[in-house]
Amino acid sequence: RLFLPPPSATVPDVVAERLEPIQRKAAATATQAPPEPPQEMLVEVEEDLENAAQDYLVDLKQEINDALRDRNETSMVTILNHYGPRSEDAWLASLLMQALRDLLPGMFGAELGFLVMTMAYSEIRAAPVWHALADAAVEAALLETHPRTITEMAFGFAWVQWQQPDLFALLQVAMSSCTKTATDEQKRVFAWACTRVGQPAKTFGKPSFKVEKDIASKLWDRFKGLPSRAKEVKALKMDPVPLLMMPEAVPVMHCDALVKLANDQNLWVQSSELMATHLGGEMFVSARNSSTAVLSWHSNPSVKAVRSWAAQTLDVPESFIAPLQLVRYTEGQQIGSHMDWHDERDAGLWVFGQRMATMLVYLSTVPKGSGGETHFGSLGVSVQPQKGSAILWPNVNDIGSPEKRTIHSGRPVEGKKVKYAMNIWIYGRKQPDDSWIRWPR
Ligand SMILES: O=C(O)CCC(=O)C(=O)O
Ligand SMILES: [Fe+2]
Repeated sequence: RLFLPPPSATVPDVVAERLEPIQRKAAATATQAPPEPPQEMLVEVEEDLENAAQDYLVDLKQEINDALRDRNETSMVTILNHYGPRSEDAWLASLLMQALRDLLPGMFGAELGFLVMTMAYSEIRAAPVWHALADAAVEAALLETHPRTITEMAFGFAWVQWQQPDLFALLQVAMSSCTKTATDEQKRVFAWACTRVGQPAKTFGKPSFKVEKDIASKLWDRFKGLPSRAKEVKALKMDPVPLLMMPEAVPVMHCDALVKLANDQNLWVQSSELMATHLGGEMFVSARNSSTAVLSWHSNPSVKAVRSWAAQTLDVPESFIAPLQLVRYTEGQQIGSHMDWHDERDAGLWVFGQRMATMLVYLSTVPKGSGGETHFGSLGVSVQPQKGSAILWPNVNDIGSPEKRTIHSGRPVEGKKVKYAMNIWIYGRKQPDDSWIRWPR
């Protein structure tokens, strides 16, 4: 025996005498079951709960129907976010599931397309919901010949990566029967969706990774002419490719406001990625370990000011400019050598086209000797980040093909400095309307 038994408790007699009736009473009540509530009362409570849930379901179905009828995206997204699988209460999600099961069989294609798209907006990724939607969509696609509906369905399923082969095969059949009435944007969105789920639509072939010749040559003329037209523009290089510099282009107030916007909205995403870019059998690989933040807030005054300045500088429509992208590098972080154009296999080419020029604005200063330079290897130019100054260059040549000579990197930042920069990407065509579809970037 390793342990000694505990000493038996000895209680003085007087205390024991007074304790005894209390202990007896306690022992008696301990074995007693709690009193049963009267049977009728329980049934009533259960019925009340069931009625409440039924009422809730009826209201929910009514709300969904109203939102579908009016194509009210805001209202639909609000409903979905409240009841969706990410909501706090699991039973709300099961209520939504029940409502959809009841409603789906009676839905027309147009309603279903809208529902699928808003589901995608709400980032609802729960498999049972998409299963039910896909089953309904397969049926609808057999009857549907409205390109917008088919496009919205394809968009929604592609957004959540729902790769059901029979679904996309059917959507493609449905689309091929109405390509004549489809708008250019609908065709592009549809082709994007099919490419994204790995089932490229044969009807549409491959997307072009070039920029239209006229647009590219006009851009090159602008680049070549800028330094003599505006004294605030310096040429760091003219031959063989223009690389321009605009010191103090963006007021410090805007630089700070943009970084603050990204901080306040928690937009920073750590990007530790290997980027591989394919072009005509060649592959370019580069690594980045910085953070990025995409600013889709077009109504923010600083965002607005910067977008309009960029469009004026390069004489392009503002609609050619992608949402601004901020980059942040802390000690040791960098981006390897790369070109800014999209890979020729990138699904995004269908909807965005190609990035034809870059304007890079520095939002903080990194002193000489602390790294962080933007380095153009084949042009032999290095630029030290100076808050508010911008550099700009084309990513395609003067006939619109991807340009390799503007290959560049962001050198590692040394010491405690933080480098902030902003990519303003100018595309060769109008960007899709954000009010219809929020695009992943
Ligand atoms: O940070 C830099 O200096 C370059 C950034 C860049 O090239 C990019 O984000 O594509
Ligand atoms: Fe770049």
